[in-house]
Amino acid sequence: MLIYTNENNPAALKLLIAANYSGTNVDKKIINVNDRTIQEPKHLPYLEVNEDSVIFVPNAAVWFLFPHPENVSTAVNEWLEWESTILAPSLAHVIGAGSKNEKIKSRLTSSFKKLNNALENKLYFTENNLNASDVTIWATLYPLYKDDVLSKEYLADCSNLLKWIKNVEQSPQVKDALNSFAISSATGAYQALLTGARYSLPTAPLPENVSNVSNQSPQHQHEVVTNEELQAAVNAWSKDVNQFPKLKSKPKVVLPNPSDRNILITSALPYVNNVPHLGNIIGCVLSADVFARFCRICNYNTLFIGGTDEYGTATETKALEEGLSCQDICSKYYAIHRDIYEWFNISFDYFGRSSAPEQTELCQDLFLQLNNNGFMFTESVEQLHCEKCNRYLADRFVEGGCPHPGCNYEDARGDQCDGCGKLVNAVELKNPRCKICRSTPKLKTSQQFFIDLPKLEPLLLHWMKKSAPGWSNNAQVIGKSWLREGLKPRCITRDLKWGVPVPLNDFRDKVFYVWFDAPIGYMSISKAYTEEWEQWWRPKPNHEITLYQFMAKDNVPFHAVMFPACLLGANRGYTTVSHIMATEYLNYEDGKFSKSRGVGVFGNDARDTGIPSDVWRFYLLYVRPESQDSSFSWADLATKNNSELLNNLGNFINRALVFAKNNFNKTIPEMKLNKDDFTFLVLCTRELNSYISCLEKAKLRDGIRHILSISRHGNQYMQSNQPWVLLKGSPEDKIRAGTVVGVCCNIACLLATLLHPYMPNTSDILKKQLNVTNTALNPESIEITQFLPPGHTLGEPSPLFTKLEPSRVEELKQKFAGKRGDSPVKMNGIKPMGINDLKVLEAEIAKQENKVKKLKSSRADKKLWQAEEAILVDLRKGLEHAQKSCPVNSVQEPAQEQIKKLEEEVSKQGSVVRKLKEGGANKADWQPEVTKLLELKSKLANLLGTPIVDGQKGKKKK
Ligand SMILES: Nc1ncnc2c1ncn2[C@@H]1O[C@H](COP(=O)(O)OC(=O)[C@@H](N)CCS)[C@@H](O)[C@H]1O
Repeated sequence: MLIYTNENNPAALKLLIAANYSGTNVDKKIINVNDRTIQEPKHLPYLEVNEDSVIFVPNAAVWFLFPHPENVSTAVNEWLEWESTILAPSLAHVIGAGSKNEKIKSRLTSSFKKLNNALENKLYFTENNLNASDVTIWATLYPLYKDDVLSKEYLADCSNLLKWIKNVEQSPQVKDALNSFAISSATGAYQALLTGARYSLPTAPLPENVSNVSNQSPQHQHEVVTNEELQAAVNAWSKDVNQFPKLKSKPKVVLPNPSDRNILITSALPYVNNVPHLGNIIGCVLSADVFARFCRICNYNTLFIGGTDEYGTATETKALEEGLSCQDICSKYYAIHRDIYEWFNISFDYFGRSSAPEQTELCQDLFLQLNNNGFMFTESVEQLHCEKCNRYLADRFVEGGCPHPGCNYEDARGDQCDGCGKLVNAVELKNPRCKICRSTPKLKTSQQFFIDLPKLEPLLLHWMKKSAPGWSNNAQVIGKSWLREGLKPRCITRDLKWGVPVPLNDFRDKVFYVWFDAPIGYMSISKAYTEEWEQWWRPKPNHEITLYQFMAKDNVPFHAVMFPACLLGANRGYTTVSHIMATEYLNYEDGKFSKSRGVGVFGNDARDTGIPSDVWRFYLLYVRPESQDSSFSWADLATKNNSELLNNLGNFINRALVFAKNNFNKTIPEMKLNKDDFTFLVLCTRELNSYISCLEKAKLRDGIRHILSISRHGNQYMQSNQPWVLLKGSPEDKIRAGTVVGVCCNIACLLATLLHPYMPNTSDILKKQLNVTNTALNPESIEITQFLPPGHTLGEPSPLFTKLEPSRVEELKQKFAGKRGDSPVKMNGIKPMGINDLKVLEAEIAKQENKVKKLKSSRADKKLWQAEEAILVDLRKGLEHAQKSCPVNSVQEPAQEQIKKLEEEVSKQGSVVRKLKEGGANKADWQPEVTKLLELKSKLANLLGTPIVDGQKGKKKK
């Protein structure tokens, strides 16, 4: 990493200290600010993380560098924000620029008081240990503290603060930073801070037609804007809003247009072996949705396709576990996935299934084409076969002794040994056992098809050179590394029953491997959407299609190598991917999400918390693992909701609209903008520019930060202009108040548009409050115009966000911590159906019935309702089957009574244990009672079909 800075700048000092604390190796490069030939960057210091990633805001860089726990408190963020908006600018103006402005000077003295009070009886600002807020504030104060005269003038009465400064100065990390980066004098240091903020920007004389009545806020004074930017803001503002492009309405079926930018978007197809977790959601569907929504508001001709990946052993395992057929499992989970994505507002144009008939047709067709073109061959492969089950055993259906020398682990899995952690080849297991029936499988050989990837390598290499520059960084690295290592033939068929059958004699009892068939799902789902699907996938010469595919890193090899190799080998002019947009992994708190162990928050859990889907969307996108793995944290979710959504974004919008309602009768007043107003518009235009440039590259995590920067500027603008004070002043002051409020409402309208991809419900609610409907973006001409002209009537304002109480979040955290661990209701890895599963199925059936009814009565296309009716039939069959396999149906007593009885027994046994423990009984006495309690709980959980909740973890903290 590299820090770019001008000399003597205390903001660079904080980065160096933060890097020392995190043990990160950073170099620094000193920029000569007098060298006018250097155009970029516009601010110093900044941190270059790598070739693609630069952090321009110093406190954001400290945050990035400083090692902090996931659940770091809101207070840290608040201090960082306060330091950058109040403390540093005041010091820069008063000491660096010698400002005599009394307002700023008194702000500075009250800042020192605030700091001193905050340190009363405390070693550090927010926690017991030094953190990012201490580093940031310390580096900014250090030049002042080092200057004897200034220190006496400003800090003489601040004993707590002085003690803290001395204490922090002693730390080796700070000493080391001071040794490597000299701060010469206080005046010089704060001038350097100011220069860094203004670097490379010429001072701006006023444009001729802008009123010079400047009410400039101190915050905006140090944000220098150029003459050209101001003039452009003036021109944009005076444009007729009717010239601005309107949002095009969506056709019934979206097909490519020669005159449009045709964007095809796919989201990876999640397996139906479980409910999707938050990682799956941000990794594919949500990321793709934000991009699709962005494309649509830019009026790009957009088709967004998704669905479920239904074949493969993941489905077979789940079917065995739940005692359902594969088809029933798929229908059950398809409906669950579909409903969760609906709740998350994922705007698929079509959400299909990879087990649809179109899939069989296209998969077999592509295979035959590749076979005809000479890219397939057969070879015999050894596999384990269980005669009792009459099936070849996929890796996850076999276990046995670890074959690795020295490891005597007896329960190694077919793919990996949990004893020594090494990868295992199933056929080498000692004493292998079938996991389903426990009998000993036999080794058998069978012929399988292989795709000849080495033969396709030159084609692929040529294609990748053209295509890869548009991929996310990790996709490029993974794709290229596969090619560098040289491609090997890959087996694409399996001796399984659940899958697309191989369409050749002697092979008809085999199916295609799930990773050969899954990406073909994108085409077959498009085909289920429209007969004209080839217009997207085999486009006419004058129809240019740009394909964006969203997924996480584990999916990259199949989208960067396998699938394109198949499409190129078929040689039929198929659309290949231009942009593989792969995320890293989202983790859960301190570990990984696990579908099989139920660790983490799943789509249905998110829905059940009562937290709105937009807040989930916002947070997942805020922590989107864009360049490295990131973590979901309950505490951070609350922090970001309360600080960014409630205090920043919501506060700005609500203040503006309520003010307009109370003082201007819900009407946009006449506006007479001065330089300060246009400066504010320039700052917002810069953010708008960066927002569009981030979203065009699907850098969704950065994009959301530009929205928040706009409202942050808005809050500062409002605060420094204080329209509530102006309203009580002269007639000119009243016009000024109207101008400020009118400008703020216009920025709220811009925010409504920019929020649409991220928080569609919030965007709709806000549009209603603003009384606007049709808002679009124009990436060709990025400017802020008067969307709401004087006289426009607004709607009724109301708060957009609510506070998330830390106690509620702690409750939720405890609740989901209780989900960890294997469910004890699994028997030999097979989980019987429980009452809750039946309830889920029944609810799905009711929903599906409704859907079919609606489709039929709306006279929808026959194909559409028939597909939905087929799902309904599968779901009903699934329920019938499930009712038979559910343990409550195999006992005499009515289920509810049996459950009630068991619940009473659990409760009684719980008090026995509690009393023994509270009475100070020996462990030997209470231990057997605890065992009894656990057995009872296990029985109950078995009956309900839910995982058992550990007594301690499941309890609320008092
Ligand atoms: N922890 C994770 N963070 C981000 N993204 C993740 C994480 N775990 C998985 N994923 C991505 O989710 C989707 C769906 O994954 P799933 O395992 O259900 O399905 C598949 O990988 C295949 N069926 C895809 C066939 S196209 C996926 O993009 C993961 O990369």
